[in-house]
Amino acid sequence: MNNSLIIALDFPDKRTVVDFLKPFEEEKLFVKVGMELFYAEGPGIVQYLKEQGHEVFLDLKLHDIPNTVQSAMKSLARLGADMVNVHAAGGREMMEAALEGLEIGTAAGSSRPLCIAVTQLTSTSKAQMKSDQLISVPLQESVLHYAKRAQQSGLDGVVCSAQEVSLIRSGLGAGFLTVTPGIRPSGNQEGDQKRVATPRFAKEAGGSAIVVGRPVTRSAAPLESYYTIKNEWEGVLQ
Ligand SMILES: O=C(O)c1cc(=O)[nH]c(=O)n1[C@@H]1O[C@H](COP(=O)(O)O)[C@@H](O)[C@H]1O
Repeated sequence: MNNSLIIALDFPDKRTVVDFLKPFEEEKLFVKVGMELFYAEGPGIVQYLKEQGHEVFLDLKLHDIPNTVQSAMKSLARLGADMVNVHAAGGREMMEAALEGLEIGTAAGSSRPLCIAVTQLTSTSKAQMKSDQLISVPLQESVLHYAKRAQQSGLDGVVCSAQEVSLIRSGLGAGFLTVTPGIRPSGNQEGDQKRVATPRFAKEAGGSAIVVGRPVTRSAAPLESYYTIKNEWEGVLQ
C-alpha cells in the first residue's frame, strides 16, 4: 500500500477500462473503482481487475446509519477489493460498524480490506466547508479531527489532501495511512478540485499513496503521463 500511485478508473463501462488499460499491459497497477464504474458494471469489474493482477481500491464512500453500513461492508468484503472507504462524517459508531462488517464478511484465510475514511473532500474549500457544513474551524483542524476519529474507530487511514498530510503524520503517527487525491502535476487543470498538490509535494509531505484520475485518464498519452507522475512521486526526477 505504501508509496502507491492509484489510478482512478473513472470510466462509464468495462469496455472503456479495457481499452484504457491496453498500453499498461506490462504493469501491475493499483486502480480505483469508483461509483460511476461500479454502478454500471457491478462486482464483476472488481473481480476482473483482480484477475488481471491489479490491486483495487473500491471507492464507494459509504455514509449511512451504522447498521446499514455494517451490512453493506459485509457484502463488499466478499468482492476481493484491497481497500474500501467511508465518510468520516458518518461518525465513530458508523466507522466501527464498517470495520465490524468487513471483519465478519472477510473469508477465513483472506485478509480484511483496508478501510479508510474520507475527511473533507479535496473538492471542498474552507469557504465551502463553512457555508455548506457550518464548520467554522480552520479546514486543517476539521481534517485532523476526522482523522483522529477514524483512528479511534480502528480504521487504517484517511483520504485527505496532500496539504494536510504532515499535520496528520505528526499528530497520528506514520503508521496511519494518508491517501491523497487532488493530485495535479504542474500545468494540469484543477477542474473541480480545490485542495490540490503536485506528486512531489505529496511525496515530500510523507503521503502513503496518491490518487490520480484525469491527469492520466484524460491525457492524450496516458502511459507517458502515468510514468511522468510515477517518477515524480517516487522521487526519480530531481
Ligand atoms: O475517495 C476518493 O478517492 C476521493 C476523495 C476526495 O476527497 N477527493 C477525490 O477526488 N477523490 C477521488 O479521487 C479521484 C480524483 O480524480 P481526478 O480529480 O480526476 O484526479 C476521483 O475518482 C475522486 O472520486
